[in-house]
Formats: sequence, structure tokens, C-alpha cells
Amino acid sequence: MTQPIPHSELASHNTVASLWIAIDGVVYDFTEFAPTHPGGMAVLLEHAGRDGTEAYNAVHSPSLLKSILPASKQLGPLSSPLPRSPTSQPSPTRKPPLSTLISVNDFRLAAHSFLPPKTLAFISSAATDCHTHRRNSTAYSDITLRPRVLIDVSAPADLATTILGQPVSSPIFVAPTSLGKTVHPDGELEIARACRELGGVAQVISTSASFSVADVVQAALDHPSPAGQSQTADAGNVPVFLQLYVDKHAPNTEALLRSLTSGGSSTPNKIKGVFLTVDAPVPGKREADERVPSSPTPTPATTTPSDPSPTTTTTAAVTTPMATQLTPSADTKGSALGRLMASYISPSLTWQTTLPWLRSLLPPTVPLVIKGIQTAADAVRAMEAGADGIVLSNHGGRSLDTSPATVLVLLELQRCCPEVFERVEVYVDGGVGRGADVFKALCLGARGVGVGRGVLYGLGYGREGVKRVLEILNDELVTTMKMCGVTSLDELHPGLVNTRAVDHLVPDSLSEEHPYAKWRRSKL
Ligand code: HEM
Ligand SMILES: Cc1cc2nc3c(=O)[nH]c(=O)nc-3n(C[C@H](O)[C@H](O)[C@H](O)COP(=O)(O)O)c2cc1C
Repeated sequence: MTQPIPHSELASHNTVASLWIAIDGVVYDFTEFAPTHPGGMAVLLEHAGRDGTEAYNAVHSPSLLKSILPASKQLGPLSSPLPRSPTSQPSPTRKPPLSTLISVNDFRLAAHSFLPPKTLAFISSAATDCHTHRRNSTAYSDITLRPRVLIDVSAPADLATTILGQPVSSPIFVAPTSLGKTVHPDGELEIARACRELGGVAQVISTSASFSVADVVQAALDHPSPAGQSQTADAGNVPVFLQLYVDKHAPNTEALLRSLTSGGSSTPNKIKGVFLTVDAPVPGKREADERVPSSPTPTPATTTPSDPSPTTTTTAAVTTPMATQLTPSADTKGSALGRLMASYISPSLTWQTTLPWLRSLLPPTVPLVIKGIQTAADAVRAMEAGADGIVLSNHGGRSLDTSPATVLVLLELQRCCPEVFERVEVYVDGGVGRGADVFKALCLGARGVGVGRGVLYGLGYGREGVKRVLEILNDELVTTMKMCGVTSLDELHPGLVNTRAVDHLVPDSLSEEHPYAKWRRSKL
């Protein structure tokens, strides 16, 4: 590094022509990088000539800067610290003690008492009228159980299984979600640590996570599993997967995949598979997220003396970058974080080009899963395209409202193309709030079940909260299994559930046509 840079000099580089920002006491030249910044240029311009430490750290990990920006863009240390924009300080609030939360719904309600409004809107929102979001969970309650009695279930239930060949301690996995820092300063790192402590729960890490995927994998590897607890996964291996959004600028995706898979999935710090998300080629219209402004005002506190793992996230820490991104666009649609984040995602993926391209980029040992399948016809297509797995998902109802509840898609596959279950691993997510929901999905052929929002509500309490949410679901699953007369996942089968109340909603043909409406506009 060179000579210390005075404040006055930093301040003079505050335009697109010359754009400097200080982060953690070091001045960087972002002039060339700014037009390609995946979060948009406006957010960088907002901090041009100033200290951007807080805004940067709110969404990115320190290593991102070093891994993407050439060393030549590191201009030198600031001559002395700059006053940062005022931060909102946590103040006491009524955050319920973790020990009082005994269901996933308790965590959801608790989150509403302490998470900043914008964070809550981002997490809990779903597309337009939220029908799909609701039906994802109500479809589970419409399916009833068929308990079997007088069976000895004294043996401990075994939840261990494999996901894409990786040993895991439970069929419940952490679905990929973006921007973990909006909930907890250590975001996805805390989720990774919780999964590790639970003996190897699978975690799918979002391309839009607040931390780099490599950092999350490392956090899992570095974290000890509790003494005495059996570690299903090898000590030096963790069941972490990458959720992939293909970048509009394809070389970015190619570089990401190269960095995370070279050496193959058997290398401990590499990802064990790629989940390509296909249900969000354009951002969904999430009105709650659009309506709640990104406000830099102080937020209620997230710490309490009784909470061993206090959350220190504040609205200002999280949403300032978003507000600066959105304000200049004078956007009449609203202020959605989801829409802002989707700006780098390619809308031009196809069966013909994208899958062969991705397969050519991945070592043969790294499985490819398609996340966001919503019809039997597409499940067959994914199977024929050589996918190793599919996730029946509608993005938690966040993409297209009135798309089918995912457990109904599971039934559609059983009805129209049961051979898919023999050839690819079928996963499902959306609306899972109870262990009984997991049980039903597994009985209907799912190999594993993903949880999105529930884990994020747990994350409000850090790793202990994430652990608690997953433990609650595991416990409820075991209780359901034993009430239905089984103690092992291998004993589950469709006869343990009654789907009559929803069967009329399940399509009965692979045809792309409507069963009787046959008109075409061109023929009228
Ligand atoms: C003051 C500095 C910065 C601010 C306030 C900022 C803010 C943001 C925001 C708000 C997003 C969209 C939300 C998201 O998808 O996570 C974003 C995305 C992104 N930014 Fe930045 N950013 C800054 C600097 C940088 C730098 C220096 C790099 C790389 C060297 C970078 C790389 C990225 C990438 C790769 C994304 C895509 C999503 C992700 O991986 O998180 N940003 N940024
Ligand atoms: C806040 C939030 C962010 C999400 N981000 C992503 C993402 O980056 N990539 C992705 O494939 N799915 C994303 N999802 C969808 C989840 O992976 C998953 O499909 C969904 O949350 C499951 O529904 P549930 O929240 O009802 O459990 C996100 C969901 C939420 C709630």
C-alpha cells in the first residue's frame, strides 16, 4: 500500500468518472468495477468519496472484496478514520426468550416482535395475493394421516439418510435463502454452524447469500460438532450445496463454479452439488416487500438479557444500501429487496442450452439438481435432460401466485410419471411448518424436505435458534413416525397418508394441453 490518503482527496473522487470508497480504513478505486457491480451502480455512487464500511459489511463478507477486486485497486490507507454515518443502536425490546419457543410458528411470531419491519417484509412476503404461499402449507393439513397402532416403536427412530450421496443426519435440509445478514450479523455462517452441531444437516447456500459460499463452507468445516454426538458426515466433510442463479454475465457463473468445484465434490471444502433455480426468471411481485420502505431510521432492539445469542442487526445496518439503490431509480413499483437482488439473474435459461452448458462446467462427481419444478411434464424433462435431482418448489410462493402447492406437484408426479422417482432424487420445499408435513412429503416419495422461512425466523436467535427450529421439526417428525407405527425412514409409504381431500386438484395427464379447452387464438 502507498501513502495515507487524506479525507479531502477521497472526497474529490465521488463521481462515475472517478469513484473511490473507503472500507475498513482502506481506500479502494471502484471506477471500473461500478458499472458491473451486481447490486447496481447507484449503491456505490451513494458512497462515493465516503466511508462505505457499514453499508458494505451489511451485505458482503470481507473476503468478497479481496477475491473480486484486483489488488491494484487498493489505493492506500485513509489518513485517519472518517466519521461514519450514524448507526442505529439496539435498545431493549421484548424479544421472547429462546427457551419459550416450542414450535416453528412460535419462531415466526417471535420474529415479528423484534426483526426490523423491512427484514420481516423481505422474509415473510410472497407473490401478489399470497395464495400459493398459503396453499403450500394448507395442502399439507388437507392431507391426513393413517395411524397404525399396536406396533412396538420403542426403538429409537433413525432419521439419518443421504442427500445426493452425502450422509446427512436428517431428511430435513436448509433451503437456500438470500441476504442472511438482514436477520443476523453472521447470517449464513450461523446456519452452517447449526447444521454442523446437528451432526450434519444439509445446507443449500444461495448465490445471493450475504457471505461468499466459500466462507460458509469454511464456517461449517471450522465449527466443531458437539462432543459425544455422532457426526453423520465425515469430520472433514460437510453436506453443503450451492444454489445457483445464473448471472446475466455468464463468465461470472463460470468462475464461481470453477472456484467451488475444482477438485470435485470429494474435496472437503468444495460444494457437494449444484441446485439450479429455475422458478424465478423474473422477480415475483411481492407487495409487502414493495410497500415497506427501506428506512435508515433506528429500529427496536434485538437483544435481551435472557437471550444467549442476541441479534444485533438493525434496519439501518441492513437497508441503507437498499434505499440508496432504489431511491435514484424513482421506482413506481415500490422498494422490494427481492426485486433489487434479482437484477443480476439471467432470464434466458433454456433446457437446450443451459443444462448442457452447466454439465460441461461441473466435474462429473458434482450432481446437478433443478430447483423450481412445478409440473410432471417438466419433471420428466429434467429426468430426460440428465438431472441428478429435482426440487419441487415455487420459491415459497414468492414467484408466481396461484402456481400449485408443492405437495400437490409431488402427487402429480406419483400419478403421471412415477418412474421419475426411480431415476432422480425428488425433493420438495414450501410451507413446511411441522414434522408431520415432512412425514407426509416423505411418504409420498420425497427424499428430503427443504425449509426456508422457518430457518430464517430461527436465525433471529443465531445458531441456537436455527438449531432449535430444526430440532423441533425432527422431534415432531419422530413423534409422527412412531404414532404411525414406524421407526425408520425406509418404512414410510403412501399408505400412511390419505390424500382424498386434494386428489381432485391433481392433474392426471402429462399432456401440456388443457383437458377439454382446445381453442387457439390464431384459429378464431
Ligand atoms: C459500499 C460498497 C458496496 C455496497 C453498499 C454494496 C451493496 C450491494 C447490494 C445492496 C447488493 C444487492 C443485494 C445482494 O444480492 O446481496 C449487492 C450485490 C452484490 N455485490 Fe455489492 N456492494 C458494495 C460493494 C461491492 C464490492 C466491492 C463487491 C465485489 C468486489 C461487490 C459484489 C457484489 C456481488 C457479487 C453482488 C451479488 C450478490 C452477492 O453475491 O451478494 N459489492 N451489493
Ligand atoms: C427470504 C427468502 C429468500 C430466498 N432466497 C432464495 C434464493 O436466493 N434462491 C433460491 O433458490 N430460493 C430462495 N428462496 C426460496 C427458498 O429456497 C425456498 O424455496 C422457500 O423458502 C421454501 O418455502 P418456505 O419458506 O415456506 O419454507 C428464498 C426464500 C425466502 C423466504
